[in-house]
Amino acid sequence: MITKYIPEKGLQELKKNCQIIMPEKGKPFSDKYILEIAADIDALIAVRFNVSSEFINRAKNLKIISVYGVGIDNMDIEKVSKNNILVSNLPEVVTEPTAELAFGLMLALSRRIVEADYFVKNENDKNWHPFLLISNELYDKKLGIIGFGRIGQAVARRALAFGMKVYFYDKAYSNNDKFNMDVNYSSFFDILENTDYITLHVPHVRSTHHLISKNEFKKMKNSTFLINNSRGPVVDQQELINALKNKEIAGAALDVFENEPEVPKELTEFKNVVLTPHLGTTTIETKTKMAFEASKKIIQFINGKMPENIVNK
Ligand SMILES: NC(=O)C1=CN([C@@H]2O[C@H](COP(=O)(O)OP(=O)(O)OC[C@H]3O[C@@H](n4cnc5c(N)ncnc54)[C@H](O)[C@@H]3O)[C@@H](O)[C@H]2O)C=CC1
Ligand SMILES: O=C(O)C(=O)COP(=O)(O)O
Repeated sequence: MITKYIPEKGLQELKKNCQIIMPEKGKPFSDKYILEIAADIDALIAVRFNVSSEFINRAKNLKIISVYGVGIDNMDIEKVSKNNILVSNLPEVVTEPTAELAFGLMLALSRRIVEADYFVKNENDKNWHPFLLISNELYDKKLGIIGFGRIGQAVARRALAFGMKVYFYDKAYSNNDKFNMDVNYSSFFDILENTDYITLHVPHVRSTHHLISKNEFKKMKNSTFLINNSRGPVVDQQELINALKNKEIAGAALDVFENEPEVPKELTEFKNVVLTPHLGTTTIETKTKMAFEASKKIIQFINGKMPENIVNK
């Protein structure tokens, strides 16, 4: 079963190997229906799907979950593993589009592109003056990257091309680690206190839940912009709203939220906040590649091979 409609172009090989249950475009399966047929499923492509305990209890024939993305925070991996279900993800294909969107969000925020678009389309008085929609440059500014894995490093490459100074913090690295680009290892607190833009690229796990909360906002400069396209709960959303209200930071750009797809109304009312609805990988190129790659793991499994990118070997 494929829990949501994904590009069929990427499913051609899979179709030759098994019977596919996938909703039609624009007609999603209900959660109730997915639970009803759980017992009949041998393999699952989990597309933004909450793999609940109830689902796992019912899915007695399920052998592999191929996650249509890199994040595996939508399941209890221990429970899934105890049921002898393999889980694979897509670490490579999502990297560049997600970094691209993070960078786009940072640019939109700093140069006020969304406000400027609104201005041109809606304001009657379009008289220009030197301070009209005055904004901030990325050039020569300090970017702090928290989580320097695949996506964090892809953001760094873009930032260096824009003339930014890049600082990163990642619990897996120290000062001694060398990278093939001009980046500086920093402590978490140095990044909070000294950078102009902070972008988050950690997974959502216990240690990153509300990584950015009240104390962290207090440490940031009031000219700092925050970008998050990792996972919503990495930022304490209510404390972000408070920090924006108290002008403790200059603005935020978010692709992810604490209770997706819900977004608190307050967050939508700030001019210095840019919001997108979890679109990191939503390009036609990547969504098609993701369909192909997610299918590949299942085909490998059917052919008796250990699929690539298993996260619970
Ligand atoms: N908005 C979107 O559409 C998308 C969001 N994502 C999110 O981005 C996340 C990152 O993806 P990748 O870069 O591929 O993962 P990755 O595993 O390559 O990098 C994550 C890095 O975070 C570091 N890290 C983990 N816990 C930490 C902590 N407590 N403090 C500091 N560093 C910590 C790890 O050491 C690792 O280097 C995914 O887990 C997913 O949640 C991924 C793709 C699309
Ligand atoms: O790869 C991830 O973790 C993502 O968030 C992107 O996946 P999706 O947009 O849910 O298909």
